[in-house]
Amino acid sequence: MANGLYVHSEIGPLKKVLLHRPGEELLNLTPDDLERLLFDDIPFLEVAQAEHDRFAEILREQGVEVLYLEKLTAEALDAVPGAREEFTNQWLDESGLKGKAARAAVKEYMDSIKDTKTFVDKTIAGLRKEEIDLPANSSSLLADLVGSDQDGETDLLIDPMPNTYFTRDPFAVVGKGVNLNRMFSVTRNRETLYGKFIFKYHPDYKDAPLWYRRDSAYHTEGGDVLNLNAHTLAIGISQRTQAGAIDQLAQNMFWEKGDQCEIDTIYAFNIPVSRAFMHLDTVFTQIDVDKFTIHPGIMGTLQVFKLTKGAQQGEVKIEEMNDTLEHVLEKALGLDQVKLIKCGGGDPVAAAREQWNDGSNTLCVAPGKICVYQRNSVTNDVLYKEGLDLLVVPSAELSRGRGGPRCMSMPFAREDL
Ligand SMILES: NC(=[NH2+])NCCC[C@H](N)C(=O)O
Repeated sequence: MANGLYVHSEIGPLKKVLLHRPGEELLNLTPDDLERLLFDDIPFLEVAQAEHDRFAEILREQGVEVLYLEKLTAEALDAVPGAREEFTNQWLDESGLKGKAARAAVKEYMDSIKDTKTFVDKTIAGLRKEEIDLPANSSSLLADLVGSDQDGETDLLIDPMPNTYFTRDPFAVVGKGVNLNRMFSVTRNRETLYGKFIFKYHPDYKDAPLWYRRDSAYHTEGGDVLNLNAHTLAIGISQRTQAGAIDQLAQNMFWEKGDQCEIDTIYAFNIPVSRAFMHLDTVFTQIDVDKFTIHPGIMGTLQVFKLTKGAQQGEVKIEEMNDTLEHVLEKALGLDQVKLIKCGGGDPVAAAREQWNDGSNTLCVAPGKICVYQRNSVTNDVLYKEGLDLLVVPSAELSRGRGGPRCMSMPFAREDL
């Protein structure tokens, strides 16, 4: 575990996990910006933080070491001279700020924050116009004179990153390396900067090989990546992950970085493009050696492609295997039978309601032991009767961002099974 990363499954006993405690970014969310920022409602921050603290505490009670994205980023930026300056410049490049004068004023403001963790929190929180003394109209640039109001009236100079507590998506640990993603939306793509700097400069993680890079041509997100075993991945072709990203990933994993990467087989699941199905992990998650929770909408024949390493240098073999989810998972895991447990039991109304609040998005801390959202009582009852050990996370406010316990966590280390 040279670089501290080690993930070969979805269910091996969880040892180390990365979270982000929701912060002031949620106080910069306004109704007008919700859709653009991929959020569905305005959470009550204090309660969201209390729920999140309970989530972290539940994990610690299970012996899991809890890491925080904001803390690791601050440590990475403090570890190497010039790293914070490099980060600030790139954050400004990607901030959507218009005009040189505004950029200089924001840079000065950000540089004046002494404590690096406070600085990192601020980069996530976003910036209101009232916080910065913008120079009076002395500039000779039209962009400075018009500012960002050309995109419509807004009180924000720089958007917040409200989805940062979904640490699952900007990057994904696979084996001993990382897919550093290029994300689907401009707004969330800014979240991948934190991973970039952690895996470049953090003393414990800087040697991690990257299986994917944030400057790649296609977008992909961690919610679409499931580690089935040490050499097999499942990836969704979804709203968030393009087929081209999976081609690129296969090239990198099988060939470019083949000497470091253990993955030799990728199953690509083509799932419908919709918000309820946004990532593969909103459709199914593994909860035990042979059990998965699923969205009932995914039953029936699915289009699935199996990618394996070919014989010639650079060759990737692709086999189309249209079959049911059950059969594909049995083949991929080498099991006679897997059990799919439907969100909402057999009740279509409960299924739709609880799926919306991530009823099939669970975080497995050991085989058969899973974190679930408290509010999904119908699904939780079914899981309980199936013999699962449930760790129940309060979820009135956290669920408003459309992500569950799996979305809110990025495992850094799991024990082998
Ligand atoms: N892995 C996941 N399912 N993540 C859910 C992310 C939700 C977030 N609001 C988004 O739209 O991006």
